[in-house]
Amino acid sequence: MKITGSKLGFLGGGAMAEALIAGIVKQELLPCSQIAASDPNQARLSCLQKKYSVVVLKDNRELVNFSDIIILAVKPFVVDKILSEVKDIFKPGKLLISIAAGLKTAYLEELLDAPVPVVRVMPNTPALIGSGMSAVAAGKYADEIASEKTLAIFKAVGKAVMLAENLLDIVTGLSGSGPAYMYLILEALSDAGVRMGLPRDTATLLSAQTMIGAAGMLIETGEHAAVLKERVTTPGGTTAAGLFALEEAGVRTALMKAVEAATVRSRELSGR
Ligand SMILES: NC(=O)C1=CN([C@@H]2O[C@H](COP(=O)(O)OP(=O)(O)OC[C@H]3O[C@@H](n4cnc5c(N)ncnc54)[C@H](O)[C@@H]3O)[C@@H](O)[C@H]2O)C=CC1
Ligand SMILES: O=C(O)[C@@H]1CCC=N1
Repeated sequence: MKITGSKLGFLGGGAMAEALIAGIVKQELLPCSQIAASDPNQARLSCLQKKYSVVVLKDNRELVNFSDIIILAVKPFVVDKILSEVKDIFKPGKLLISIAAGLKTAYLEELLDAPVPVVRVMPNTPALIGSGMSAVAAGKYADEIASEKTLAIFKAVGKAVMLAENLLDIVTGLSGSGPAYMYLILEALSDAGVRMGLPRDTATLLSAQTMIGAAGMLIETGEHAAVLKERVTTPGGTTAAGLFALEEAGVRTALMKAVEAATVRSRELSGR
């Protein structure tokens, strides 16, 4: 699905909006003149204008008027206020894509006056370098074209899958929040290398490239992680010793608890 003629607007120009704008501009999905962002924070607007040459607007109503496709990229707790500000100019011809964690399409549809197509997406920040992971769920007024347009945007900045909406809180807990878990692990691995005597920059490079390589192997070979792990592990060797230390520390359980806690938090946000 091509969205070449569409104007794309971001309500909120923070971290996630910037990751998407950077990815979209880099992939040349749309020209900069067809991308806009609104934010009360002038510093954010100046930054986006300077870095990506997109249209910047102080006023959310101007943003909605400008755009055919609007990405709601503010924190969940300001969504009510913003939609009440713009709902009278939100016509069914426009498409609303929400990336707000935990907010259901039914909840957003209720906040709008008209039967506007709403699609909910959970992206993640690596969209900035074209390596994002997004899951997409359509609301009751969103037809296949709305879903296809949304997929076109998020596939331009990484991988994107359609899912049932009741799974999106789990996606939030896994891939939405996931980059932060990976950074924590990478920071710890880098510290570990330094502790053992490696220079910091070398330790960080080794850690990050190892994570990229391992993840790439998993996707490209299609093998189960356990099979790939087995190929690294020599009986009585170094890896088995390292894996034992990880198991003893409960790393598996810790990661499962992290995803569970974040999923539960996303569900709490949708219970508003
Ligand atoms: N950061 C992440 O990794 C991800 C974030 N999300 C979702 O994206 C949304 C935005 O998150 P972030 O970009 O991290 O937050 P952020 O705090 O970096 O950005 C939010 C932006 O909204 C602006 N804003 C506040 N009030 C506004 C208003 N009345 N009108 C227009 N803009 C307003 C703020 O000035 C700020 O620049 C959240 O709902 C979050 O759940 C989803 C996936 C990943
Ligand atoms: O922490 C959050 O609530 C957002 C949603 C997923 C990533 N960041």
